[in-house]
Amino acid sequence: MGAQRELKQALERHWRGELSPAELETQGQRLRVRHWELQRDHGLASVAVGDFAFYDQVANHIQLLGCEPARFGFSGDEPELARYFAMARGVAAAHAHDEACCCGAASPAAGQPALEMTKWFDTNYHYLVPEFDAQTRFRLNAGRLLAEVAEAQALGHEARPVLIGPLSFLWLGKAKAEGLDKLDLLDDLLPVYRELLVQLAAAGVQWVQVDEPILGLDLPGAWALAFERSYNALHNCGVSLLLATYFSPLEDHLSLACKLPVAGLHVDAVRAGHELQAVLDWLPPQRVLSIGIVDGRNIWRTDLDRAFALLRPALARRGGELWIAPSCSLLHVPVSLAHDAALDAELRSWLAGATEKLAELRVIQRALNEGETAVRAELFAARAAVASRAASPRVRRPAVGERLAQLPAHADRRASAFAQRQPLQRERLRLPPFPTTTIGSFPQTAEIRAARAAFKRGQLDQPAYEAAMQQEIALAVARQEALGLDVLVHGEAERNDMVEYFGEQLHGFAFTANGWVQSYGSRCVKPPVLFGDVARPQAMTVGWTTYAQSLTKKPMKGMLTGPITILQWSFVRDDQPRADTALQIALAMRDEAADLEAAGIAVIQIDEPAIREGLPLRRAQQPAYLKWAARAFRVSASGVADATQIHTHMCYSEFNDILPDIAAMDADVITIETSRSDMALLRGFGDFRYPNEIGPGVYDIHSPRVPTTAEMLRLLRKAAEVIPPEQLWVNPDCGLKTRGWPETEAALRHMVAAARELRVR
Ligand SMILES: CN1c2c(nc(N)[nH]c2=O)NC[C@@H]1CNc1ccc(C(=O)N[C@@H](CCC(=O)N[C@@H](CCC(=O)N[C@@H](CCC(=O)O)C(=O)O)C(=O)O)C(=O)O)cc1
Ligand SMILES: N[C@@H](CCS)C(=O)O
Ligand SMILES: [Zn+2]
Repeated sequence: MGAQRELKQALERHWRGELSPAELETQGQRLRVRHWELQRDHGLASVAVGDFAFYDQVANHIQLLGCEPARFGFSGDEPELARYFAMARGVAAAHAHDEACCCGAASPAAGQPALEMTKWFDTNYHYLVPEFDAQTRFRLNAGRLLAEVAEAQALGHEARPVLIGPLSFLWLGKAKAEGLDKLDLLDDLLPVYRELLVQLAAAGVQWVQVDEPILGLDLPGAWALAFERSYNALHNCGVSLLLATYFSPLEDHLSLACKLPVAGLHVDAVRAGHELQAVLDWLPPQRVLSIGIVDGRNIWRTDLDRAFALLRPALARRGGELWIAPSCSLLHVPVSLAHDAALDAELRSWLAGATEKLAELRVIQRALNEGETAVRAELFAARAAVASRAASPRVRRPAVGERLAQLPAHADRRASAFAQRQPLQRERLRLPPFPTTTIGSFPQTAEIRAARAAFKRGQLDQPAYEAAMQQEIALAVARQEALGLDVLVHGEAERNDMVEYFGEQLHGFAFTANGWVQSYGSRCVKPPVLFGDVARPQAMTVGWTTYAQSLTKKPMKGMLTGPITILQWSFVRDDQPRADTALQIALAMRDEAADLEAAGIAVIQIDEPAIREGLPLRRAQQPAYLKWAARAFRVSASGVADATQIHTHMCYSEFNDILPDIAAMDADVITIETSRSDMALLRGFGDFRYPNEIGPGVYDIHSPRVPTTAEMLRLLRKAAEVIPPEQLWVNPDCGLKTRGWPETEAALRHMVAAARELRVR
């Protein structure tokens, strides 16, 4: 994105028609040049090329491999960038082709929704999902990649193109045709990769990095078997292949990964350091071993002594030949934290953004090659920082530990079972059948963000800022009243983000001024830094929620973010188990829920959209995670009386494989993203006989398109086939913060009409 989110600004200006395609390309080139310089200046032997994307690297591969889905109807004459954004963002049905329009006049893609987005492994980054059907054919379209290689070479860099490997690419895509086995496409795909490698060799490239992160998953046998065949086919193309794995241990794929006919293997020694010995045993001596020693997923400064303890024996085993690298792409950490204005000097000294991680690699390299005296000052600073963090009184709050130690065994249980709670809640809330609600956020308008930016800059004082936010809340309440929704929300205007907002108010968290990380496309998040024991100094949401409740007689839903989502979307301390940290957050949120209840709030939603994302990639580790994650949620939700209704909300994931664990969370109501799968997800809930109430999302909030009442009614009736109607709620898929008010109001009007129609029927 760039240190100042330059790419975000450029993209959004381009989409508004304020920046031409050529100007956007220039901005992209500026960023690549800067990031390559950064790599060279920190002594990296080669620079990564092809990891720059205007939206997403998987989407780049869709064009590179010539498999744009036929449904977009591209003729091929449209500019490549216009096709790219059409796939990434979808194309409105009634598209106004003004002068700034860059989608190609009579676009055949009109009315096409964007490619689906889904989470990249266990990260908070979303990639665009390739679509495959029986007609899918691949064709090399390497112009952009080759141009970037030439660009890097012209600047004197050793260019190392980074590709997503053929098997991971197929695995990450979606079969759109019934019965299609994606693996059947491999034979058509491999020659395209081969041709690409030959062209890269001709361009003077020596090393190509081929990422196969799926080697860290439990793969069906046929997929594992396909690796040997694939890499035999990619062998001898004139380049050396570095097969890169990350995020997860190789386990049963370890010997396979070590014997594939490639020139080198990269392993993630942060997530799978325990496997290094086995890799050293298995990897033939003529292969290069690249050890991912610096954590690409977190922002803690590397404990260099721990790194040396791993690297020195490995170096000896490899006869002095070793590559060192970050564990994975640095996409998941901020560009730099070294000068972040919101962090104090002590905290900054504990952290490493992407730039600082490159510097760490350099120090490790020199210490190993030249001896520790060559980098004495750097090692002294690094050791002092690690020691200061370990000993810091800021990290520990004895009262938090004591409270956890004394937590009663029943703290994760509501007083009564759902069957007893439900009538009490019905009596209290008196809602109609098929109650309507929304997920929490309403449009974060430019005015809201500008007011907050002015407040943060000190140009707007606290009373004026609070008055501005109250005005937004009042507007949201009035609009919901007018629409006739049953359970209202305050709209989250005062929140910069559903996680950062809580991180800013809890002890144990620090927040950054500029620690942005890409979430998808141009959208970014600023994950808070969870460095110490978590405690809640005071109520965080009660003032805003009670203000909103004072404006209406309808129930106002309190809105909290759950412990697992806060954990998952923060940079989390690595000096204690994540389960313990989750429980600390859960206690803080439990207190907040109790305060909301004491203030008269009858419905409280505790969002857990990231619960599935936190699932370990290896099946063997999943049950333990699900157990502590569900317990942490229940601890946050179980401090309230039976008559208080607890909602939770989940989105961005497939949930069918964790349904029993979702049920074990025991929320009274779950609202869940389902519209994009045409309610297919609900079948699992029905088959499983999910015991509590459910609000399946009836429209996709990712698009400005306003669905009709009939469309939503159809989805609801489909839902009612599998879920008992008396258990059903009516709501959108997720929050509405990225939408504008006009489409939000129109869609909700149709949604309320659909619920009313259903009641009549
Ligand atoms: C539900 N989602 C979330 C995920 N992770 C989170 N941590 N939070 C989430 O909500 N993961 C899964 C999904 C991902 N979805 C989204 C959706 C939308 C965004 C998004 O819109 N991000 C914003 C940044 C949000 C934010 O922090 N806003 C701040 C700062 C705003 C800002 O940039 N201000 C400008 C000045 C503006 C002005 O002067 O007018 C500045 O500082 O320069 C705020 O509101 O105060 C984005 O813009 O990318 C993310 C994930
Ligand atoms: N309450 C949040 C949930 C997003 S997953 C929102 O509505 O934005
Ligand atoms: Zn959501």
